[in-house]
Amino acid sequence: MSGLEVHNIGFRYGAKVALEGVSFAVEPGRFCALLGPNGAGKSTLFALLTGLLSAPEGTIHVAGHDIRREPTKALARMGVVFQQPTLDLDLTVAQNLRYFAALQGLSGREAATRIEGALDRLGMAERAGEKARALNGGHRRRTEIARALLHRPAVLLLDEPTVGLDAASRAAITDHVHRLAREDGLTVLWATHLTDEVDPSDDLVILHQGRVLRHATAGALTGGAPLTEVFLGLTRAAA
Ligand SMILES: Nc1ncnc2c1ncn2[C@@H]1O[C@H](COP(=O)(O)OP(=O)(O)OP(=O)(O)O)[C@@H](O)[C@H]1O
Repeated sequence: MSGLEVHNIGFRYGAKVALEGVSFAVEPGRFCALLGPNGAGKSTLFALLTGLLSAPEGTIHVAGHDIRREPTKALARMGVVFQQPTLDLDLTVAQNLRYFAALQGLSGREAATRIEGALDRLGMAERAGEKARALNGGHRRRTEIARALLHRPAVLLLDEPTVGLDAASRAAITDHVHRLAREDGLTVLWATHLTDEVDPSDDLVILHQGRVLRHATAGALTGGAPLTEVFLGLTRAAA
């Protein structure tokens, strides 16, 4: 499959089981919310998906590439937005992207075209010349998402990308990323503990105490009930 496939992943920190038998897949063009309370194992799963940790059990495929057997190919098809901001605040938006493009071996006209395209996609084209320091938190995050798209990944991973943002910025960013999945065919995995970031048509993986508690489209799981209530009910029942 050309999206993201996680099969039977397990991970322990010493005796502490962080993930056990975790399996799910996200198809191209789908937005999948990875929802879990603190300690559920989201950060550990992200570390495994991005190759920061290696799983002793199970397999991960990114755009058809096994992350253990073909790490370079797998990571080349992946864009990542980490929880902690990583922009150089003294550079402009465009300079931050140009630097990243150069790291990917892109320069000149090709880099400029991709930077323009990515900023445009995130509604940031008009801010290309502004220093990152002058941007609000939401626009900084959008810049990071644009940067993560420069090498044209098939799979985009975002680890709680809206932490610390106000409601309007959160809504704008979730909208933009939903559109990237829908219109550009990107495979999106969006880790969060905020249920209002999930649309009924999204795929939803609920992670709890290192296990997948539910995997379905959000609307099918809730049957129209508020997701917050369903989520709290499920995680309490399994506690
Ligand atoms: N270095 C470590 N050593 C021991 N246990 C750890 C370590 N890192 C995480 N854990 C434990 O593994 C489990 C999963 O942690 P993880 O950080 O992946 O969860 P999370 O869902 O990302 O939580 P949060 O949202 O708080 O980051 C938790 O019980 C946590 O206490």
